Amino acid sequence: MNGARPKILVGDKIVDEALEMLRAEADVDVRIGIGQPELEEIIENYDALIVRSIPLVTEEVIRRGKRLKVVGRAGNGVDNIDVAAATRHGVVVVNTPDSNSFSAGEHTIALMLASARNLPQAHQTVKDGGWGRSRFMGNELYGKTVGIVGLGRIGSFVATRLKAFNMRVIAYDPYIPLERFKRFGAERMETLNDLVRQSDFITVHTPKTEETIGMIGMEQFRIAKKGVRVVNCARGGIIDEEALAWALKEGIVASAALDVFTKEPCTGNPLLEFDNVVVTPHIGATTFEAQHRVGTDLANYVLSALKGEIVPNTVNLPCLLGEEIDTMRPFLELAEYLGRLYYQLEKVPAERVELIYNGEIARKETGILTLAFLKGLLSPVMGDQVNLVNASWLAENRGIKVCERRDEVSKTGHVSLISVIFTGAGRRVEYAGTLAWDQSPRIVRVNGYQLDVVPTPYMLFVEHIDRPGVIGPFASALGEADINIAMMQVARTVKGEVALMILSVDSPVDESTLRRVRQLKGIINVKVVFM
Ligand SMILES: NC(=O)C1=CN([C@@H]2O[C@H](COP(=O)(O)OP(=O)(O)OC[C@H]3O[C@@H](n4cnc5c(N)ncnc54)[C@H](O)[C@@H]3O)[C@@H](O)[C@H]2O)C=CC1
Ligand SMILES: O=C(O)CCC(=O)C(=O)O
Repeated sequence: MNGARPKILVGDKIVDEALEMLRAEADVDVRIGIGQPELEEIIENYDALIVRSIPLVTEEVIRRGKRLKVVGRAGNGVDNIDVAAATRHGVVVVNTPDSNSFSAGEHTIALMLASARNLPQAHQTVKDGGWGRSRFMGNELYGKTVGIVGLGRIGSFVATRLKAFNMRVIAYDPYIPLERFKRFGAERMETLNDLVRQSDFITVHTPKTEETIGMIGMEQFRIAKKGVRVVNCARGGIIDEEALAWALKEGIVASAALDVFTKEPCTGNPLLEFDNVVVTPHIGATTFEAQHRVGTDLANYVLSALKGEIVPNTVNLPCLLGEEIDTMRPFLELAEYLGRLYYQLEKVPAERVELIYNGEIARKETGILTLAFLKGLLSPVMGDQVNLVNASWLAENRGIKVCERRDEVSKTGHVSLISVIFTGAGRRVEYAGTLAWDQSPRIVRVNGYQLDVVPTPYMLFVEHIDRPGVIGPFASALGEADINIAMMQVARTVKGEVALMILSVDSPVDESTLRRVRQLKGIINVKVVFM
């Protein structure tokens, strides 16, 4: 954050405690319900933006947010955020998917019961002075079959609660292992239509994606049991609204309970005309408990992300849990160092990069290390526009093919070793690094040379003839220029041929000293490396 207090725009209601946490470290402007044009106009002044399901964080907002580093979603669904655009612009997107699942799950069950027992209609009748009990004949959940589409956080929460109602729980989620179905007492359905055919109740709990938009549509209502009851507490449009209206008219659907709509607020939505449609204004997560968790968790994530730290629940980075972040931190540093070496030592564009994770590190989430490596690789040529979020996209854009290989068996005796092989313009270059006993990064191989070098801010990589009288004059020339050598290592592959000397110096080496040392006898080349 370069010492200055960051500026954060909060575009929707979050709890006061979260605002206080943000204000302790940043200047915060709260604009609840900010409109799209105003957001686009003022976003250039902010380092972070916090939203709920509105406003829309479009590519235009991200493009105009010249200093925007973080978009925080106080909640789970990020369908109002153009995550791909954020990734291209290096903007971190964080959310709090675990913080409101209980509330959304409980609201799903409340909706299911409310619509099965006509609660809102009965309530209104009594309030209006009426009674008329026979109009409110409903259905029990007991003994019925519920079809859960999407067995993630909320779907699984709903599954276990509905088991307690003595329901048969069937679920469709092609992206999770059978073991998860068993854990939550759900029968796995091979196809969505198998689930639809058997369900007395259908509840959807998927994210809104190309694949899930309209996934409960005409085809499904045509094969559904007559009298099926449907619930959508996930995202508007997963149950196709037009098809639902048709199925309600046809009497196929006995009732629908909806917390979410294709367009929100849902004023004028034809589904509101149906007496047997129970609606709430997207309040699945609107509980004191969920909002407290969502707000305070998000405040922590946004502040950490602004400091450049890796936080859990970064939508556009590989997922790391809290404790994994600590284990991975020194490896992230190492991977970035290995990347930084390449364009400072070589003037050949890398066309292909292969990262080999060997030993214990091969068991970890190495995707994030590859991103750190790419950030290091591109930073010397692209500056600070590169970060973990956009590094992969930028590398791909520059035509660099990146592959990863993992081998849990250590081949070199190192507990963990990261090796990188670069190929480009017919050349092959290889570096490797590890962590020392104190978890500090070490570069242990540069092409064929075996070393044990601590990366430091100013380094010189010097190839020279392996014979007496070469190193001494080099060190003296630096001394005469008042440049202190903090560390020096020499490695060779064949006696009397070429050797590599690596020096850490305490201050940058000026151009005239560089010219001088490059001309010394026996020196082949001198490359400056900034870590
Ligand atoms: N109404 C509200 O206020 C709230 C709504 N939500 C919404 O609830 C939904 C579920 O949230 P979580 O359970 O936390 O998400 P999650 O990511 O934990 O679970 C989603 C599940 O859907 C599955 N899935 C994805 N595509 C699928 C497909 N084509 N067919 C079947 N399954 C598929 C995934 O494999 C995953 O297991 C999201 O849309 C989220 O935005 C979440 C919180 C509050
Ligand atoms: O309370 C909100 O902002 C909406 C919650 C929600 O839909 C989500 O977290 O996905």
